[in-house]
Amino acid sequence: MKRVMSIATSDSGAGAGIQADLKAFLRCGVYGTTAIVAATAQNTVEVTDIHPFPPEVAVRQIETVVSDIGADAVKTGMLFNAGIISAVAGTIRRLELPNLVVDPVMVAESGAVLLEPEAVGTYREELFPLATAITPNLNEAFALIGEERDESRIEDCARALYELGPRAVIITGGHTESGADLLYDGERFTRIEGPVHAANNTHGAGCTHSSALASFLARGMDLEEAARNARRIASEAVKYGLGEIGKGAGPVHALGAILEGADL
Ligand SMILES: Nc1ncnc2c1ncn2[C@@H]1O[C@H](COP(=O)(O)OP(=O)(O)OP(=O)(O)O)[C@@H](O)[C@H]1O
Ligand SMILES: Cc1ncc(CO)c(N)n1
Repeated sequence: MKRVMSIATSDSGAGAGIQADLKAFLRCGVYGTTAIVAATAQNTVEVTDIHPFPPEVAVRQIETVVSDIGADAVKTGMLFNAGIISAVAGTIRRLELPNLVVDPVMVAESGAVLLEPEAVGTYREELFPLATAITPNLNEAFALIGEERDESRIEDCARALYELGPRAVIITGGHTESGADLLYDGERFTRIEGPVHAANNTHGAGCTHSSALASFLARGMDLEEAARNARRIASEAVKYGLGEIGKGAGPVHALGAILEGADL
């Protein structure tokens, strides 16, 4: 079984973050491990607290897991501040971890700020150059290049992000008109189309997508095939989203399709 590590933050409501990543790993047939860099007090409505751990806490978890279990791919999610991003980037580089997917989480579905604004430069300078793919949503993509969101300029935005050094950019489509993800590998643009479901219960869609992408890279797919399957898994998780859980945007349900019809 392939091994995929999530370096990210706990969502106490378990719709997004580390908890969503583990569910996605299970759905994608890989063994998931975790390095928890911060804890949020969060539900489907709001984030009431964020407690970042000292950067060494992330480093020790990564080292300890990799020295025994290893990793065929890594995804990063919410890293919150410059010190954590820098320590994580240094450790990934030192341990030469393969197939890095960077999901530059900045804002929660509920509107809470999940990245200190001054940490954007650390993402751009230290983590993006190591990435096989970065997976911002449309808002994050423009924020990362310091521009106003303008969907008609999405290709220029992807090009500008590519110039920062990742091997590919995938701007996810949950907040676009078409619902398509856009993949740019430095040579061509590929629109990753698929079904668009009623968008009520999407808490954790981005986390599910980036975890699935890392899983499929670990399983040996090329980037385009992995991106197509990651969109399929995320969209399926939105389709089965759990509106009855919490009063806000319901958590996605990555295992919904395969549990349908299960007798216990
Ligand atoms: N309503 C939907 N129907 C189908 N697929 C969707 C829908 N919303 C999002 N997705 C898919 O889920 C993935 C994540 O997309 P999105 O752009 O919503 O990320 P995000 O904003 O980072 O997510 P999050 O809600 O976790 O912050 C993408 O592959 C996207 O195409
Ligand atoms: C911990 C965490 N990571 C990511 C997101 C983005 O959805 C969130 N809301 N919370």
